[in-house]
Order: sequence, then structure tokens, then C-alpha cells
Amino acid sequence: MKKKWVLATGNKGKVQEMSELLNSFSIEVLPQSQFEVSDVAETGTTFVENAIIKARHAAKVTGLPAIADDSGLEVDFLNGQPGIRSARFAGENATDQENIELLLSKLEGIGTEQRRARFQCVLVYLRHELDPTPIICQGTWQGIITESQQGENGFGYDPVFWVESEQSTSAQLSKQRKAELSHRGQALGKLVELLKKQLG
Ligand SMILES: O=P(O)(O)OP(=O)(O)OP(=O)(O)OC[C@H]1O[C@@H](n2cnc3c(O)ncnc32)[C@H](O)[C@@H]1O
Ligand SMILES: [Mg+2]
Repeated sequence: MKKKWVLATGNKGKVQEMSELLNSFSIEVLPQSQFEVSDVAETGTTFVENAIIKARHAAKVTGLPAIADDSGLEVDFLNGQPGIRSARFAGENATDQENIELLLSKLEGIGTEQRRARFQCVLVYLRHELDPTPIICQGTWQGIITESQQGENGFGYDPVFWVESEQSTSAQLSKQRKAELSHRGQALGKLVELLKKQLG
């Protein structure tokens, strides 16, 4: 029987982006919704702290190894905001749409240079709740915040994240292309390499 791990996220977009690659191992990586893991308060001040908090919580509740993602958008004009607060930029239970609208309103009249931004992603793997040596991987993706929304793919801020090399927003990229370029794709690639070594 395949071993099971838990993917410690409540975000369906992340589950989509991470499941396929992670499940190419001899391990089944299942989203935390299948184990009734509740969302946990993200009380850290860094992506890495929050990723550990989420992975540890899921490992504790399920008794299984856990992988978590903490990610967000840093905008130059906003001195790196919304950062770790990206999911809650427009309030605790804000929708993607509300967060995007708040971001565009804060950048009204601001030129391209100051609209530069980057997505950050930190992935954490814990073998168990009290694992003292988590595996930690990071990825960064540069872009520019557009003035209006374009594209239907992805989630979060993808419709306003302009990727210069592709001359499109992240929401106009295919799933495959986003995975090749994105912060999460980069972090995941590194994690998979390290896991392969660890699993032999
Ligand atoms: O905490 P979990 O349950 O994993 O789900 P979440 O959506 O709350 O995730 P985070 O706390 O890590 O917040 C990350 C936010 O940053 C944004 N974000 C992260 N990666 C993104 C991506 O690939 N495309 C667009 N927006 C992204 C998006 O708004 C996310 O909600
Ligand atoms: Mg969150």
C-alpha cells in the first residue's frame, strides 16, 4: 500500500499546482481537507515560520508527514506589502477579487518601475510533528502589477501579475508554463530533488 502524506493547505489552487508532481513518488500526497484538518492561525512574521506552523499542525492532527506552502506577493511601491498577509490583504476572509481590487486601488497612478513585484514561496516538509530538521525550499518570481485584470487561470493575484518574458499575466499562462516559471514551481522542483535523495 502507498504511504500517505498530507498537503497542509486549504487553497485549492495550490493543491492543483502541487499534487501532480508530488504524487509522482511512491507516496500519496493528500490535501488536508481529506483529513478534516482545520485552518491554523498564521502567526509567524516570515513565510518560513508560517509554513512550519501549517505543516506542524497538519502533521499533529493526522500523524502523517506533512508538506506546507506559505507564499505571497511583495510590491515595491508598498515596501514589500502585502507579503505574508497576501491572503488577508483586504481583511481576514477576503476573496481573491477583493484583494486584487485593494491592490489596484493602492497603485492607482503609480508608474511601471514602482509597480515591480515578486511572488515568494517557501515550502516545508516535516517527517512528523516534532521533526527538528524540516526540509525548507524557496522560490521567487519577478513581475509587474498591471492596471487591470487579464486571464482566467490560476488563483490569487495571477490576473494582475505581468510576466515580462511571456508578455502576459500569470493568469494567461497554461498550468504547465506557470509551473515551469513560478515561485511555487521553483520551490517544488528543489523539494522534489531533496526528497528523492532522502527517500533513496
Ligand atoms: O494558507 P493556505 O491554506 O496554504 O492557503 P492561503 O491561500 O491562505 O495561502 P497563504 O497563507 O500562503 O497566502 C498566500 C496568498 O498569496 C497569494 N499567492 C500565493 N501564490 C500565488 C500564486 O501562485 N498566484 C497568485 N497568487 C498567489 C494568494 O493571494 C494567496 O492566498
Ligand atoms: Mg493562509
